[in-house]
Amino acid sequence: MAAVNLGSSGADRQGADATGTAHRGRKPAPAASAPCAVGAIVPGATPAAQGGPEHVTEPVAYDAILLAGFGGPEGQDDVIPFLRNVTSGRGIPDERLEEVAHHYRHFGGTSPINEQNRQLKAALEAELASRGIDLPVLWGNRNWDPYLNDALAEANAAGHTKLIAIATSAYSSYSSCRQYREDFADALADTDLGDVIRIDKVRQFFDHPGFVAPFVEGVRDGIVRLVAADPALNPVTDVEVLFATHSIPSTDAAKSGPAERGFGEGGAYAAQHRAVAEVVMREAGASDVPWQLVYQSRSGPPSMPWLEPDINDAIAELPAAGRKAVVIVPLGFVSDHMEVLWDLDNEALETAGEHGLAAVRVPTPGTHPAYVAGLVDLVLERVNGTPVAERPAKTELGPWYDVCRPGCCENVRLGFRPALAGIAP
Ligand SMILES: CC1=C(CCC(=O)O)c2cc3nc(cc4[nH]c(cc5[nH]c(cc1n2)c(C)c5CCC(=O)O)c(CCC(=O)O)c4C)C(CCC(=O)O)=C3C
Ligand SMILES: [Fe+2]
Repeated sequence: MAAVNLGSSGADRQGADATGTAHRGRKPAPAASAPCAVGAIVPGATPAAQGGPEHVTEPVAYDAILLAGFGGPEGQDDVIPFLRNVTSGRGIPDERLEEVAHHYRHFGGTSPINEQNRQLKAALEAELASRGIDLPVLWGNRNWDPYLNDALAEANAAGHTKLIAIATSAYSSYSSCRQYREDFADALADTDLGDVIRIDKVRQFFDHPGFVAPFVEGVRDGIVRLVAADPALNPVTDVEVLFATHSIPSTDAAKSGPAERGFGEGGAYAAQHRAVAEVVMREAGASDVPWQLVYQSRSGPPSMPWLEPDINDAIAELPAAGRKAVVIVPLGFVSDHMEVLWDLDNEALETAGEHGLAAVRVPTPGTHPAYVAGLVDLVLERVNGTPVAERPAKTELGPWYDVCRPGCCENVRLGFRPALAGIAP
């Protein structure tokens, strides 16, 4: 998280897992020099993925939804083992992990993220039931209990063989897309279910109306709240909307979408955020209010370029531009988890105060009814094989791919791991 340098040297990465962690559900990444299985058939992948359509428009009789979360600790004793899982393969010593642990320790060692996913699971189940759709929701995390392995064991015990995954992550990048797909492949290998269970994944949903709607409400409401508190504020000259997302290494950003589409600075990752932010401002009736895309939660060595500007630096510059108030929009996040609570509600709001700015933080989608309904719609478009032209997308960039493109969201730092729901490799 913010300002914590967790970078490891290349030498660290060559060894498997220097922390010696006995983690479940994940395997250390192989060294970057591992042979790349170009064109290989990946067990458990959609048969169609091997040939390569961008969208799957044949109906598929999925028998369960796999809700794939990040996972988080739920007590002080979980914190370091959780952080070892997250940083597995990067050889980071426990003393350095303790720096990040500080954020979790502050909240009693518990991240709210698991409870938020329990609530999302319940909300999805209620939405499915209200539409008469008989699809169980299995929940598994990448980094904490219940792990993806547990969810697959549960699927197998119930006789489910065709899973459609929803990852709790809306945009394209290694951390928000491919890492989930690699962990699906790992979990099938770990559980020996690669020949039995197939896992497909819904498209990245950054521009799906269900994901966008809560932010539109939030921005509209945020400006109203600021003006209510200070009626002299003129939103067009005095307020700035900061759309905040997770910073990622610039090398990851450059690889976040198909290279041939030329997304410009920050790759598909930044382009998706910029496009959604524009839609949000327009739909909130705030197109004439100034806004910018900013980044948070950077880690890694200072020598490694990550996407900028940092939200705190951006806030510090606002008074000189004549701004008196700021609306902070966690556009890159689906729930109010630790990165939102600590890096925005704790740090960014404090920075705003230090610079004499009034500030509000907009909610994340969480279990907003539009978001929950949107996720069910994303599953149904795969169940029904909905034609691409009928799939909702609020930006020109989407509807994003059902089947990730070759090399999409590749990680050039941590080495190759096989991934599902994409064209190999
Ligand atoms: C793009 C992105 C998302 C959004 C998409 C998505 O939601 O998936 C996200 C979400 C999250 N990240 C989270 C936590 C952490 N992320 C870390 C590290 C990193 N994240 C990265 C990127 C992202 N992360 C990157 C590039 C790294 C460096 C590692 C590397 O080099 O690849 C570390 C290690 C310490 C550190 O490095 O700061 C922790 C503890 C939590 C859980 C919060 C909770 O517990 O409530 C959540 C939801
Ligand atoms: Fe992260």
